[in-house]
Amino acid sequence: MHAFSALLDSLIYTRSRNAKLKLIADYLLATPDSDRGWAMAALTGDLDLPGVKPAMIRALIESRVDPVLFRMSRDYVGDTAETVALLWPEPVVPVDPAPLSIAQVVDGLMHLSRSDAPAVLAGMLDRCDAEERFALLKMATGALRIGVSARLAKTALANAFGLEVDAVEEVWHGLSPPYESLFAWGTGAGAQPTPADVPVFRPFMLAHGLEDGRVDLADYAAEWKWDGIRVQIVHVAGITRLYSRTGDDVTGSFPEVAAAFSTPGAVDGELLVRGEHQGGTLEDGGGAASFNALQQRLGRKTVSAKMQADYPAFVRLYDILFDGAEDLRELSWTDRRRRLEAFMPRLDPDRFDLSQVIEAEDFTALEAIRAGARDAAIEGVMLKRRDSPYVGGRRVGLWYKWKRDPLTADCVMMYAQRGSGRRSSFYSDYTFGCWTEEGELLPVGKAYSGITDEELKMLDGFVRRNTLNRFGPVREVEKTLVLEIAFDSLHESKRHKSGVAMRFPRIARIRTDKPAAEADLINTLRRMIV
Ligand SMILES: Nc1ncnc2c1ncn2[C@@H]1O[C@H](COP(=O)(O)OP(=O)(O)OP(=O)(O)O)[C@@H](O)[C@H]1O
Repeated sequence: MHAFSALLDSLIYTRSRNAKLKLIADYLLATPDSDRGWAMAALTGDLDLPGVKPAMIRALIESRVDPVLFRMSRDYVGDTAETVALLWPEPVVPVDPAPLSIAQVVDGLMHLSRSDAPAVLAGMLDRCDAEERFALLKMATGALRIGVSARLAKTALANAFGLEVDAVEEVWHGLSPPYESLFAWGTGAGAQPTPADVPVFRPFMLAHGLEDGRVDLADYAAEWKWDGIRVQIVHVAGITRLYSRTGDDVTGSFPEVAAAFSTPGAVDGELLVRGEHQGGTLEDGGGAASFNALQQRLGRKTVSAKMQADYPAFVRLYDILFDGAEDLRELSWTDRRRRLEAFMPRLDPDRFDLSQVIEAEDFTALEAIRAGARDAAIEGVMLKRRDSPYVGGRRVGLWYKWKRDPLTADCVMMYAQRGSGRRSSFYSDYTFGCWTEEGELLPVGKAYSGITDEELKMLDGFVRRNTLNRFGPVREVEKTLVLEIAFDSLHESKRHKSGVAMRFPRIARIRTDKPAAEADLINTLRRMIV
């Protein structure tokens, strides 16, 4: 636990992405199995510890810490794990001096029962110093929340062993902690693990903005850019899984979609909600509601039958990665499209339709079609290189997105402050930032409007749970939440370190589906300066 707790401590005080990558990679190289596997599970949020309930933590606190002192300190510190770690008294009776391994801690946490939980946890805490106590309690109370995304931890692992991060990502979901076969592959002691019988996630192919102008439609196919959420649906060995943009398993949120997909293969598309009132102007079935309707379905672990009936989900497919066990990713877009069209009749038409290719004579004609699109679920146009294979990540020149309203940016929340009037009890004013090329986050603006009361409560909760520091009325938060900000125009600014200032910024969307590391670069914003 000692090395792991030192790692967490360093990560908390490290801003730069590269420095974080190095810290984690060095730790993984210096730590033996199975501790490094458990550490990876903790860092990626994949440490599933069913045994630890909040009531157990409460009983633990009551057993050794003065509850009044705890409450006062917690209000000040803002984090349960940190508060208990600080207030935990020295053991009265000498304890086993042998250091605890992470594997021992995980084993202890995995098998807690209601009655013995306080004693077992206290026994472990007595063998820890303050830093180790913090790490142990962070693991026990859920997510670490130390500003490290799952993607960053996997990238560090890939760097440590000279692997491709997408190759790590690909096998990751088929493996479970402590990932012995993954480390064996990394150290050369074993072959690359195969995800043959597991419906694993494959990294999504992503797009660049169409910055300067035009492409030749002889080389690029045009499709509508639907305003839904990206999903990958995989069916293997009788199991169907839905994965989100970040590779999270969201099958539980859309059970009707998973139930309707029982053909072996893996497809890529946009999840939408059927809408009878909005849209529906397109020949290809139209009828998708705006993003607001979809929002009702997001972030739920399970959904009621009423939810499914009121907001029926369906997926508009635009790519195919596997047909059965046949990997199609090396094929060109044109060939994959043909395979996708051949795959469609095997699917339930209530739940799946094919995203139409827009037929336009040339780019000027496409511009006119795009300008005329009225469907509530259309956000712009995608341009896809016809001869390109399906490659995970964002590669220049293969896919472009050409949004209708280009004046939005994905930013990361950095600071929050209480509002005024009706909002004075909520953290409702947010300062957000974008990345420099060196991986530093610099503030680019401040916004407090554009969200519903429900979203305000959610953001307020996020701020309270993820406070890193307090400066008077301002709270600095973990840099993990992406906010899509809309603004009227962008100007050069000498007052801001980022060099840019937004006019009338407002929150367009809370992007829980996007990792903070993928928020926009300041250089991207600079191109929008008027
Ligand atoms: N026909 C389509 N083909 C590909 N992607 C589409 C299509 N329709 C909608 N999309 C969405 O557009 C996104 C393409 O942009 P990008 O790859 O940059 O992802 P992103 O960062 O999530 O984008 P954005 O925030 O602009 O939606 C996809 O992730 C997908 O969710």
